[in-house]
Amino acid sequence: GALSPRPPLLSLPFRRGRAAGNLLGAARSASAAAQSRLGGGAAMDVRAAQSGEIHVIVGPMFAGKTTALLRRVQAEVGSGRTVALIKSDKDNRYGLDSVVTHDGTKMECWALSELSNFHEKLGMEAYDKVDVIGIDEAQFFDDLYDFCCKAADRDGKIVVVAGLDGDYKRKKFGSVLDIVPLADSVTKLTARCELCGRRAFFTLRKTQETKTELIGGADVYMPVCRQHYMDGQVVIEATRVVLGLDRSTTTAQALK
Ligand SMILES: Nc1ncnc2c1ncn2[C@@H]1O[C@H](COP(=O)(O)OP(=O)(O)O)[C@@H](O)[C@H]1O
Ligand SMILES: Cc1cn([C@H]2C[C@H](O)[C@@H](COP(=O)(O)O)O2)c(=O)[nH]c1=O
Ligand SMILES: [Zn+2]
Repeated sequence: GALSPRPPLLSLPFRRGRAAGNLLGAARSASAAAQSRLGGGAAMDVRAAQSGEIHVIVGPMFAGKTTALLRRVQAEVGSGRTVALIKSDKDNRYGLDSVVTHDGTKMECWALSELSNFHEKLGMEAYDKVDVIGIDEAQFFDDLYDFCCKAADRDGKIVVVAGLDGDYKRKKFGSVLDIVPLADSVTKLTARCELCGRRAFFTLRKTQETKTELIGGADVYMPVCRQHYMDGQVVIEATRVVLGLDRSTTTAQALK
């Protein structure tokens, strides 16, 4: 969206006890001093040192994480804010220049191997103008924690992060859970269990591969409830032991 000048630093909304009052008073005079150094007119152009925000959206595959991310980012554009969308360049399922939901909704993005490349790719002048940063497939970014800290704490950005909380073994995936202590909000979405239609909290891998990172969609993964996650593990293990299949055979193929 168009670059919108940030509103001037608002007066602090309330005073709490005497000690807090002194703190708030000190903050106000420091801010006034900073603005006065810039001169009257220019002071209105000072980008308010507003604190940023971090919002985290997690859940299994097909839970609607990317859908929720795109909705939030589009809403920010509608409010006149400037947004930038980033995804991992590891996810090449639907091409590298867009974030795409499982329903086919898409939005242009930057595909990066690391988040730290973003400033360089975008250029510092353009980065300064960005108000909102959306990150999809966050489980693939090893530098997620440091990037979110800097973007929200120091640069005042609103950062919206979508990613898997758990991998196919239900272990924490990448650094997604590490940013929970940094977050203003954390939302766990659910999908529908492919086997019974109940709420799905987990992602079952249908194939025998055991590496954590394996790009794929409904061909490799399905969202399941707790009962069918457990049942699925039994079937996959039995398949592996009884038929001694190699890692790429799907359970379905084995059961033919
Ligand atoms: N078993 C399922 N449960 C829920 N949604 C599903 C399922 N299978 C396919 N979908 C579709 O996937 C969409 C969510 O896609 P997306 O937002 O990309 O999810 P995520 O980013 O969490 O993987 C849903 O709106 C729905 O149309
Ligand atoms: C469970 C699990 C998933 N992945 C991969 C598979 C997909 O490419 C993405 C997740 O996509 P979505 O937007 O959440 O649908 O991650 C993986 O590499 N390892 C896993 O254990
Ligand atoms: Zn189920």
